[in-house]
Amino acid sequence: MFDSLKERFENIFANLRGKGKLTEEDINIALREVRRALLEADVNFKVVKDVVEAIRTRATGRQVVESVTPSQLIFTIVYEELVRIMGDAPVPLAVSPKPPTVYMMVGLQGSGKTTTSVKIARRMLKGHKPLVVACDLRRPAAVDQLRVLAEKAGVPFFGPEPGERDAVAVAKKSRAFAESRLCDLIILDTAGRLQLDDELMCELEEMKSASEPTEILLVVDSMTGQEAVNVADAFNKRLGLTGVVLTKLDGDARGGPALAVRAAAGVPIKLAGCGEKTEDLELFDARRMAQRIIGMGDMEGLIEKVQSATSEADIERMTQSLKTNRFTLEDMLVQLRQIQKLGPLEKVVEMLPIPGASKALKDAEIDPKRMKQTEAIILSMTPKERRNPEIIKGGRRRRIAEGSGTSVQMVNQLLAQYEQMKGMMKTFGKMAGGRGGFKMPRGMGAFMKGRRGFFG
Ligand SMILES: Nc1nc2c(ncn2[C@@H]2O[C@H](COP(=O)(O)OP(=O)(O)OP(=O)(O)O)[C@@H](O)[C@H]2O)c(=O)[nH]1
Repeated sequence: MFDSLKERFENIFANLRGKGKLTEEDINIALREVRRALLEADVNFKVVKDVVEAIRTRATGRQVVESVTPSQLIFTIVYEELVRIMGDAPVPLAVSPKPPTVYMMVGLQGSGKTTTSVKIARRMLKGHKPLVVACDLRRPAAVDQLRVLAEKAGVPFFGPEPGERDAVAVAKKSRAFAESRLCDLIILDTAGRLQLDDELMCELEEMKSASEPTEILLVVDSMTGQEAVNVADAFNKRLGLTGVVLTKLDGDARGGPALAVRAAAGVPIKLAGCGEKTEDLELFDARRMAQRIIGMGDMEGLIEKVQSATSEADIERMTQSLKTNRFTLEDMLVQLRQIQKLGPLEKVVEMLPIPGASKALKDAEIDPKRMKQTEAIILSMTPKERRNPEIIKGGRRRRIAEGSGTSVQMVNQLLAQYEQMKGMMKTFGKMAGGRGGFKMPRGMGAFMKGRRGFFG
């Protein structure tokens, strides 16, 4: 995500590095580059102008204090300005004091409304009983798509009767249905169009007055570029938006909508979609986004991700094994399962402030087949063997290979892998501070798709 923008900013700051004093000429050159980088990332030119002027005002005439280098000063100002245009603090979704809370999802066709409706419902399952409602009667498959996604996520669904053509009527009926099922949160998935369309806007206006939504959320595909600004502006004028959800931030988004949509519509970006699965939804946090854009890494994001993938029992177990300095094969299995839960390593490592990290791990993904074999091997050991791998010699290795449907060679490789993982904590520590960028930790390749490894 935002790779080219990140690279441009890295270059700008690298050029300033080493300068003892900031001249007007340095600022001009840096600002010209900032302007070019933002325009190339599809940020609306008005927004670019604003940001560049704000940076100029703040940077010019500033005494460079001894502890701050010119590059750090510009870096900080650019960061703060990016945060400012994307919105300072995260804004959570509003909940009506008088149930039901109603969220109306609007946006262009294919922006991700249906997927996001279920993502939000899933997120709100903690503390609420949500209902998703299919009000997209224009695309025949849309109702089924919502039903299937809702079923998978364990969220109640309400849709039109066969032959029903009136989306507003469906939205109205959903209220009684929600009441009968004790649902306190209704999410209306509305129809989209390829472009702005008056007929659709009229339908949405009618739905708004019939269902009195707590939030009207515009779903914007972050790959749409400049058009996102016009879309946000048009929807806001007709419907009065309360928030924006940016989707597909996991793709090759250039950053434009993230940086311009808030300024265009004047409403906060509340959520960020970062994958196709229904759990891939985050609270939008401008600080974290700005950190990613200018290549500072996203430590908070990483910590949150690790925490959500790690159960308390796992944490307790790892703490114990660290305390007693005993890393067993059981611990190794727990760790591998956690890494698998975190998703593609590229996504995880993208959040680390290590130059070249995400490139080094591009497309690296834990191979589920290899994970299964690893699990089978470890589960074919006796508890004593798992805790004392050094006792696993020839005869035991053959038995384990047979029991797990693998080969002695694979068991040997797994034990070698275990030895390497024992030293991994130390390796990770060194990686963050080391010179020459990021290298794949020794042994990790064994679990990656398409890489030569123990089971490859
Ligand atoms: N990678 C990625 N894909 C997403 C994300 N959100 C949605 N998608 C995908 O985008 C496509 C369109 O999403 P939908 O939810 O069907 O979009 P929609 O706005 O409901 O489309 P219409 O009903 O046609 O208006 C689907 O293939 C989704 O899986 C996201 O955050 N990341």
